[in-house]
Amino acid sequence: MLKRLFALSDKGAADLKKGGAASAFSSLSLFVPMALCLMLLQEICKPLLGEKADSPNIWLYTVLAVVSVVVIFIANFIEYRCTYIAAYEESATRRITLAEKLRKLPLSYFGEHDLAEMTTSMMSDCNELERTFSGAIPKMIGSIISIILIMVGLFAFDWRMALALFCVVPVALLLIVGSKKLQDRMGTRRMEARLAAADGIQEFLDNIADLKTCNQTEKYLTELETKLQDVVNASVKVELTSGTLLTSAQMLLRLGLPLVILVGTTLLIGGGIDFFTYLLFLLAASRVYEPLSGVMMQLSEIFNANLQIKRMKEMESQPELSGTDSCANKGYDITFDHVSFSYQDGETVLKNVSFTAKQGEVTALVGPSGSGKSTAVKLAARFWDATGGEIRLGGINIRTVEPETLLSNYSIVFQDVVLFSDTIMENIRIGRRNATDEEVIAVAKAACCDEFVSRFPQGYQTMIGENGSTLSGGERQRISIARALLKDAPVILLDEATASLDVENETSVQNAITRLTKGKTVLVIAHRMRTVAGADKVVVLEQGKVVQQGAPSKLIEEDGLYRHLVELQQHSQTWTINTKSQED
Ligand SMILES: Nc1ncnc2c1ncn2[C@@H]1O[C@H](COP(=O)(O)OP(=O)(O)OP(=O)(O)O)[C@@H](O)[C@H]1O
Repeated sequence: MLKRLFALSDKGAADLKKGGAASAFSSLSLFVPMALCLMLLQEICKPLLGEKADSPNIWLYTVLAVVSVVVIFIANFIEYRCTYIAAYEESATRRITLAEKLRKLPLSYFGEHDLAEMTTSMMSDCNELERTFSGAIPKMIGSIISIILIMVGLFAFDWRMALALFCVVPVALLLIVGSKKLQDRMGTRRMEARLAAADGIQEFLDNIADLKTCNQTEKYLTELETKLQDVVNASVKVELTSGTLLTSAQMLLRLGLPLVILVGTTLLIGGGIDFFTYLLFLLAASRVYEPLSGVMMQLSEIFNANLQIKRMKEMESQPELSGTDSCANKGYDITFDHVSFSYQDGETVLKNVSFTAKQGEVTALVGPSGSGKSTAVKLAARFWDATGGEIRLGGINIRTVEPETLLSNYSIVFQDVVLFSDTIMENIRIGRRNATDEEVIAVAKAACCDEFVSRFPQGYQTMIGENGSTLSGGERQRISIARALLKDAPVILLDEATASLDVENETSVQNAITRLTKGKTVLVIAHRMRTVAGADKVVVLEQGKVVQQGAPSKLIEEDGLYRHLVELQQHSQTWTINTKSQED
C-alpha cells in the first residue's frame, strides 16, 4: 500500500516501514524518563500520603537514567539510519527510474509536456519528496504507533481520564483532514505558478539573443517578474492557509490539558481516582500532545507532497514504446508500406506513403517545406510509431523492436545539432564510446573538422561551451557528422546535413559521406538539388504524399514537381541581395 500511495520502489516501501517502526521506537523511548520520574515521585510521595516506604534508591535511579539516555540515543540513531539515509537512496532511485522512463517514452510525450515541467519533476519534486519521505512519513507512522500504544495503556489505567485526555484529538484531526481539498487547490495553484515561472526563465535564457535584438528584454523581464510574483503570492497563500489550520488544530489539542485538570480534580475530590493516577495523567498530558501536533504537521506536509506524487505517477504511467531486444532483420532495406501518420490527433502529415530505401543506395527525400520529409525520417528511426501501415527494416516491422536496439543500427544527423559541454574529442566520441583518439581524429578529418580544430591552440582537447555555443553553425554540424561517421552504423539518416556548410566544405563532407555509405542504407533530406543529384533514388513528397519516385536522371525528364523544384533552385541561384528598389 505504501508503495502505491507514495509512488515508491519496493526497497523504498520496505525502508519506509522500517523507518516508521524505528520512529515509533524513538518516540516511545522519550517516555522512559517520564516513567522514571513517575516511579521516583511515587516513592517520594508515599510517606506524604501516609504510606510506609523506604527512602528511594538514588543509585538505582541514576543507573536507570543513564540507561534511558543510552536507549534514547540508540533509538534516534536507528531512526536516522532508517529514514534519512533510506530517503536519499530512494530519491536517487526515483530520479534514475524517471530518467529511465523518459528514455523509453515516445517523442510525442516531449511534444505535449514542456521541459520545465520534466526538470521540475525530476529535481524539485524529488527533493520535496525526499524531505517528506525522510521526515514526515516515518515520523507520522512512528507517532501514530506510539500514541496508539500509550492510548491503550492509559485507557486500561483509567478510561475516564483517558477520554478527557484524548477527546480533543478527533476534532483537531477533522480540521486538518477536512481542509485537504482546500490545501490541494492552493498547492495546485502554487505548482502551476512555479511551472510558469520556471518555463519563463528557461524561455528567457534560450531566447535572450533574439529578445535583445528586438529590444524586447525589458518587456519580457516585466512579464517574468509578474510570474515570479505569482509564485510568491501562491506560496504565501499556501503557507497562510496551512499555517492557520495547523495552529487552530494545535490550539484545539492544547485544550486537552485544562480538560484533564478539570476532570482529574473533580474525580480526585470525589475519590474516583488517587493522587498518583492524577499525576500520571498530568504528566501524560504534558508529553502526549507534542507527538500529536507533530502528526498534524506531518499530515499537512504529506497532503502537499501528494500533488508531486500525482505528477510523478502520471509520468510513470505513460505508455512506453516497447519491443524485442533483438532485431532479426535480413539486410538493411527500409520499407515504408502504406504509411500514414499524424501528430497528436492533428492533421494527417503522411498519407499512404510507400517507398523502399535500398541498402547500398542513397535515397533522397525532397519536397516543399512542410511536406513531411523530416517526419518520414523520424518515423524510420521509430521516434514515433506510424498511425497506419508499417515501416520495415530488413523485413522486420520496426514497431516490434525496442527503440534503443533499433537505433543501434542507425547513424543520425539532424538539423538541431546537440553538443555537450565537453572537449571536441569527447563530443565526437559519443558516436562510439570505445573509439581510440586516432579513430576520432580520422572521422573528424573525413568530416572536415580538422581544418577548424587546428585553429584552436588546444586542438581536439578544446572545451566547447554548452551545446557548442563557442562554435559556428557549420562547425557544430561537422562535429555532428563526424560523430555519425564514427558510429559507422548500417543505416544513415541525414536531415539537412549540409545546410550550414559552405560550398567547399559541403563538397568535402559529401565526398566523405559517399565513401562511408558503401553497402549502407542512406536516407537523406536536402533542400539543395545539388545534394540529391548524386542520389540513387529520389522520393518526392508533396503535402504528405509521394508524388514521384525514381532515379534523379529519370525524374528530371518528367514534367513533375521534381523538375519544378530543380528549376526553382536554379533560378534562386541568380538571386542577389539588393537594397535598391526595382524602379531604381
Ligand atoms: N512535433 C510536431 N507536432 C505537430 N506537428 C508537427 C510536428 N513536427 C512537424 N509537424 C507538422 O508536420 C508537417 C510536416 O513537417 P516536417 O517537418 O516533416 O516537414 P518537412 O518537409 O521536413 O519541412 P522542412 O523542409 O521545412 O523541414 C508540418 O505541417 C509541420 O507543421
